[in-house]
Amino acid sequence: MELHPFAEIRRSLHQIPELGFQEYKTQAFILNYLQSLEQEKLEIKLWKTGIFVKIKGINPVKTIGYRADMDGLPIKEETGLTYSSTHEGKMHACGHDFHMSIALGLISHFTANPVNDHLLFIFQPAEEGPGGAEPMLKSDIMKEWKPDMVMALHIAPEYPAGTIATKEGLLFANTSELFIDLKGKGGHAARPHEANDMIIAACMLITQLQTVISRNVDPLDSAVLTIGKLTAGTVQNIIAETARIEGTIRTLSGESMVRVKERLQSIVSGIETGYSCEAIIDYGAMYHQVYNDPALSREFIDFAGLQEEIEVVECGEAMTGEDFGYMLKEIPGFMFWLGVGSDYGLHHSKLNPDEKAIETAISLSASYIEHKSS
Ligand SMILES: CC(=O)N[C@@H](CCC[C@H](N)C(=O)O)C(=O)O
Repeated sequence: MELHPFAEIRRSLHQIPELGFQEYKTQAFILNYLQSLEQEKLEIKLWKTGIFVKIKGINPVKTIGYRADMDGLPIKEETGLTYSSTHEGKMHACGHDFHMSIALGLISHFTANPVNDHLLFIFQPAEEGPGGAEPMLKSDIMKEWKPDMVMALHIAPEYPAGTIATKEGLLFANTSELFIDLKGKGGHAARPHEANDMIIAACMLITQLQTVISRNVDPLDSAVLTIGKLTAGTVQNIIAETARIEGTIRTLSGESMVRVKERLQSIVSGIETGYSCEAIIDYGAMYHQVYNDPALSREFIDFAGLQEEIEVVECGEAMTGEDFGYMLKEIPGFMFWLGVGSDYGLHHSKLNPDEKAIETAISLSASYIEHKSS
């Protein structure tokens, strides 16, 4: 069977994953593709490693925005696919290759079939961190081209291709990165009484942090605290002088985020006293919750429900984060999950999304945009 042209584009993008604000090859690839299209209605502006693409409407009364994120993750791909990542240790393991190829499919469709309204496609870097949406939103280009509504999708391995899922209101959590540096006193492995071992302090701290969600957050107000990385020490017979803990906090409410951080601060202070060490907490990037405009998301759910061969699920909230939340804070719009049925989930080295979903997403989004712009 012949490969869908935007699945082919997805495979090319899949081979060149780049981390946040390093999406140079990705940006060049997209620009190169855009140059192959009819230019008459297109206006293109670069922002760092991102791209704004405006398609001028025939009889515009508003601008409809569509956002696709661009960055990959620091994961060594293990899918064994012929079109696996060529960038060692990096992978499109969160579907941003899908998101970009779907956006290109829409741009290709609308350059050939322009609608009344202006369309603004936003290729946004650094979604995984440190966050491109907020600074892009504040850019002069966005001020000039600010859309009246904005939409985006995210692949969902847990639903089969042909399914979309979303809800009115809160969809994704508030997030905050978490970095804690511990400094104690190193020493000889045989003389622990002269040292302050930061491996022990880090292990105690991580264990105590597990009580924050279970004991300090209202169980009806979901929250997550995940430690994804721990680094400490140099060699097996030296007591570790430093340790670094890296994680992320997710909460559905803003109040719980404040509460989690307060408890975390007290626990870290206790570790400093108990293990005679210094601790520095850095909250890195924080993302605003993804809150779907109730009226627009309802309209989209009802619209999608009328499309043949699309299964619509009205889902619950997820503890994922998305800096698209910043765009939705200022511009009415919504995000939806796109089913891609993979046995392995997001952020897994064997994630293998079903490319059939690319066609589903292009056709659904194109029909919806045509409907909104008629
Ligand atoms: C959709 C998705 O997976 N997004 C990421 C966003 C990460 C934000 C930040 N780096 C953090 O870890 O808090 C996610 O992990 O949910």
